Parts: sequence; C-alpha cells; structure tokens
Amino acid sequence: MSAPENAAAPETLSAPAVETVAAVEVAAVDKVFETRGGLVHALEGIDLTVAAGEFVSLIGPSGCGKSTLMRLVADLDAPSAGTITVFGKTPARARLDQEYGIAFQQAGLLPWRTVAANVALPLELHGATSADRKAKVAELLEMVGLADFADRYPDQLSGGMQQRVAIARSLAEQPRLLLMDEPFGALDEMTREKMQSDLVRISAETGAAVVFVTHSIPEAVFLSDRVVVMSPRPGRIREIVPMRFAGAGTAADDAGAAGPGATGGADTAARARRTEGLREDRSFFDMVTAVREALHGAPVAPGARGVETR
Ligand SMILES: Nc1ncnc2c1ncn2[C@@H]1O[C@H](COP(=O)(O)OP(=O)(O)OP(=O)(O)O)[C@@H](O)[C@H]1O
Repeated sequence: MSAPENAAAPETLSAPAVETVAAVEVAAVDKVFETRGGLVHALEGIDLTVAAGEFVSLIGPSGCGKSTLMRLVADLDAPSAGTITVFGKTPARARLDQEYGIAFQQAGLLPWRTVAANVALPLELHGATSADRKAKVAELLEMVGLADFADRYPDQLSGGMQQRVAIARSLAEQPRLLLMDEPFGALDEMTREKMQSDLVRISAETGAAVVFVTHSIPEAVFLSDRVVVMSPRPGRIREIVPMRFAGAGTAADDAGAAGPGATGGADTAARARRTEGLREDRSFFDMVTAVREALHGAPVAPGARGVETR
C-alpha cells in the first residue's frame, strides 16, 4: 500500500484550528478474513473522511465491522484493499508519531500501577522527563475529574472511573485523534451519561477528532457531528447522518450537501454548547429517529433531517 506520507513529525499542536488535512481518510477499503470456515467479508467499499476536530460515531448491527474498521485505522490490522491515512500519513507512521490515542471497552489499565502511573505510561515510554510527566498527569487527572484518586489502584475504582483513567491515558500524548471502541459499553446509564458529557467537554477543550464506536443511538446522537450507519455482512456504510440541533448547529450542517463520505467539518464551540438539556430537546429526538430509520433501512426522504444517503 502506498499511501501519502509526511516524512516529518508535525509540531503543530498549538494551532489545531487551522488544520486542513483530514484526521482520517478511508478510501475504497475492503477487509476479508481468511478463516478455517472460509472467507469472511468484514468490510466492503468503505469510503469515509473524518475532518480534524470532528466527532464521528460508527453505529450498526453486531458483526458489521465497526471494530474491524477501528483496528485498521489504529494500525492493528491491514486492509485487504484500499487505503487509509491518518493526518495524511499511513496508520503505521501515525502510530509512531503518536497521532492518536486509543480507548477501548476494556479500560486495559495495569493493575499494579497507580492511577497516576497508568496515565503516565505513554509519557514514560516516549521519554518525557519526570517533572513533565508529573505536571501532565496532574492536568489530565484534573480534566477527567480524578485529581483526588492519583494514588489509588485500578481495582479501587468503579468501572466509570477506570474508563476515565483510560481516557486520560489516551490523551497523554495530546493526540489529534481519539479512537474509542465502545468505551462506555459496560457502564450503568447514569455513569454513561456523565461520561458522555465529560467526553463532549474534553473533545471540545482539546480539539481532538474522535472516531467512536457505539451500539447506542442516543449516545451517538449526543456526542457526534456525524453518525455513520453501517449495514451487516459485508459491512458497508449505509448512510451518514449529520447531527443538527436547534440552537446548537454544527459545521456538519454545511457538509449535508457535500455528498457521501464528504468531510463533515468540526465546530468544537458548538459541541461545547451541548448540555444535558439537549437530551430532552425536540431536535435531539428528531436526530435519534433519523439514525434509527437509517439503521433499520426505512426510507428517509432525501434532505429530510439532513440525512446523507449513499
Ligand atoms: N480476526 C478475525 N478473524 C476472522 N474473522 C474476524 C476477525 N475479526 C473480525 N472478524 C469477523 O468480521 C466481522 C466483523 O467483526 P467486528 O468485530 O468488526 O464487528 P463489530 O461491528 O465491531 O461487532 P460488535 O458490534 O459485535 O462488536 C464479523 O463477522 C467477525 O466475526
């Protein structure tokens, strides 16, 4: 695979607002697994662009290839066909340059390390000084509301708190992209809503793009600039639904007419305005309905509720 690649590691974290290169560009990607039982066509013809700073959720039935797509972007596996770039680099190069942080359903914390030491791990691995590590860890734990738990061990924390530690760790290298695969799947509903609000705030504060896998329509709607609806076997993108809320419009509004796979754009200020009240807003329910209809394959009139149809 010969994807475009920037040889030099960018030093542009101080100016995310002028980022023009897409966070993720997936072009004509197929993924076929060879198993003892034969070939499994997990993904077919996937085209998707995630803009810098944009929040995109992937939703679809079990087995439709959401995790597979995440693994390809994260360089944990390779596509059978097509190309993927992360900020214009191959996924492998982007991994080496620490362009993205990962938070998956299992928090994946090291049980013998304290909360602070878990968050510090990526910084340690990449040679940050002890003083830098300490300052950064304190800042991150403050951000996820765990400043008072720095010296605890993972098994002394609730599931939601462990997940917040994992998110803090994924942010340690100030990635411009977060890859999150059902990070809140195991949480109770109240904790989950709190975590969603935290993530909206954190992503707005950091300006990071997020690709987020979920089974929950309301979760996808609350968090995202655009929701990518996938269909099963082989996994394809069925529709991309831009989120539009009364009084909290996102830059994705402008992308509605741009066609399937188009870059949606990001408006972190609009995202920051997403508050708990949105969950009870009429436009929120309209978006939930739009995504549900897309998921179930019911026809949604072109242009209705801003649904991109592919
Ligand atoms: N390493 C693998 N080897 C063989 N088949 C695989 C492998 N990984 C995934 N698959 C198959 O690819 C398809 C997509 O799996 P994937 O885990 O990406 O789906 P998913 O949408 O994330 O599912 P879920 O919502 O249940 O987590 C499934 O049919 C799965 O069995």
